[in-house]
Amino acid sequence: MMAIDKRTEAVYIHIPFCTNKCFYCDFNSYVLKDQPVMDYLHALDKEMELTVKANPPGIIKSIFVGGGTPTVLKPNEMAYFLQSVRRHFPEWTEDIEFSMEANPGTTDLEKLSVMREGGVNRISFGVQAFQNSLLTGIGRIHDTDDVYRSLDNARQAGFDNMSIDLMFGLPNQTLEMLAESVDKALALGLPHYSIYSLKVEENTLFHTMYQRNQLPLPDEEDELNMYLLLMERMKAAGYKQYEISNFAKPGFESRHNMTYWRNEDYYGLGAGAHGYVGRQRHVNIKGVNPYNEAANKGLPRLESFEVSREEAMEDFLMVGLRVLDGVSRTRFQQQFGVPMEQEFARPLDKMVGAGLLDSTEDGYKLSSKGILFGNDVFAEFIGSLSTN
Ligand SMILES: C[S@@+](CC[C@H](N)C(=O)[O-])C[C@H]1O[C@@H](n2cnc3c(N)ncnc32)[C@H](O)[C@@H]1O
Ligand SMILES: C[S@@+](CC[C@H](N)C(=O)[O-])C[C@H]1O[C@@H](n2cnc3c(N)ncnc32)[C@H](O)[C@@H]1O
Ligand code: SF4
Repeated sequence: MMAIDKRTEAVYIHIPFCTNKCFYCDFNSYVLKDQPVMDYLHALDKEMELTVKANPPGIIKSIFVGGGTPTVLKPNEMAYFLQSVRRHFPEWTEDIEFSMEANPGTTDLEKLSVMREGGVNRISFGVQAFQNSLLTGIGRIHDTDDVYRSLDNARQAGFDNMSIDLMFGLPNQTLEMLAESVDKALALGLPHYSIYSLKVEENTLFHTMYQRNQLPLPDEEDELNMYLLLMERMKAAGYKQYEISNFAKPGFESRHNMTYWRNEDYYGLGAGAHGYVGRQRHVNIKGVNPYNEAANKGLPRLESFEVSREEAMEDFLMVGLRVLDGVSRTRFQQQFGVPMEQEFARPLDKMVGAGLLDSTEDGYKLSSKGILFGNDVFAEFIGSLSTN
């Protein structure tokens, strides 16, 4: 049966501020200038207080501070924020993964030291590419020198567990440029890399340019070749691709990400954050001022709903198959009390037949072809129970 009374051990906290808005980004983030940052940190403190009162935490094994750009906080703001996290979530496992996202243009040694002292032990830097011309073209505030400087500072401050984000399929990016970015990233010798394919999102400058035919994107074939190239180079360098966009040395798979993909509970705190606690999903109010006002009165929810058993089963496959080791038949049976094949006979047969899923000893995983067409596979499971 579903483990309803297990206490939540993972925390996501959203900091919705950035120095500038990148041209491709539709995340819930706002240009920092004139934002009520301290009010926001107080509101977060309040949300944490109300959250742990309603659902007391277990021993925390993962905290992820994302954004936006958490490292735009000033050292004194960062110190206040980290103390507040520690106060409301006081019990941590010895090997807690405490990640924070950082933009290479926003980190100096003082701030990084405050982060380290506050318990942060993993940094994920948004690097995107190693060509300054590309960085300018996507609206980044940093250049490649900033990347090297930030990583040096982070090492000096005592961080050894770091990750960087790269992107492919960018306007004017060639296969050679991507190869250069991957090689330069690998030369840094980090234990984890995320490499995302550009998605042109609505309400971004890129979307407007795309509609006007002004966005010189690589064509589909080039993009496929980029993905094949990066997967091969990461593998040759000894990294395991553990998810469509994520690569790690053994033992360095991001715990925060794995929590989502295994459909485990996590608190979601901050403007626009989503959370999943006790079969209840919620999304918070997105705007900074509305969030601040709401959090001073109660839990700042935009919406909150119970996940039905059917949805939980569909999520198990849809989200679980992102992990390249695949989904476990035994875990499905334990969680839902019925066999996976009985519930999902039609889509499973169809996807195995199409060569997009492989059978494993204890379930299914994306085939090498399925990795390239993941979204088609996941879509098969949406609403599939009602049509079975
Ligand atoms: C919150 S940002 C990381 C931290 C910091 N804000 C930064 O950008 O340096 C999360 C990451 O998501 C990726 N990302 C954001 N928008 C994307 C899009 N439209 N398509 C693909 N990847 C995207 C980028 O690689 C980015 O580094
Ligand atoms: C999954 S994280 C990137 C992880 C990073 N590549 C790493 O390995 O550490 C990317 C972004 O997803 C968004 N995100 C993650 N969890 C979220 C949540 N619970 N609520 C709202 N946004 C979330 C944040 O914008 C965050 O910056
Ligand atoms: S990619 Fe990062 S820095 Fe750029 S706008 Fe989005 S959250 Fe902010």
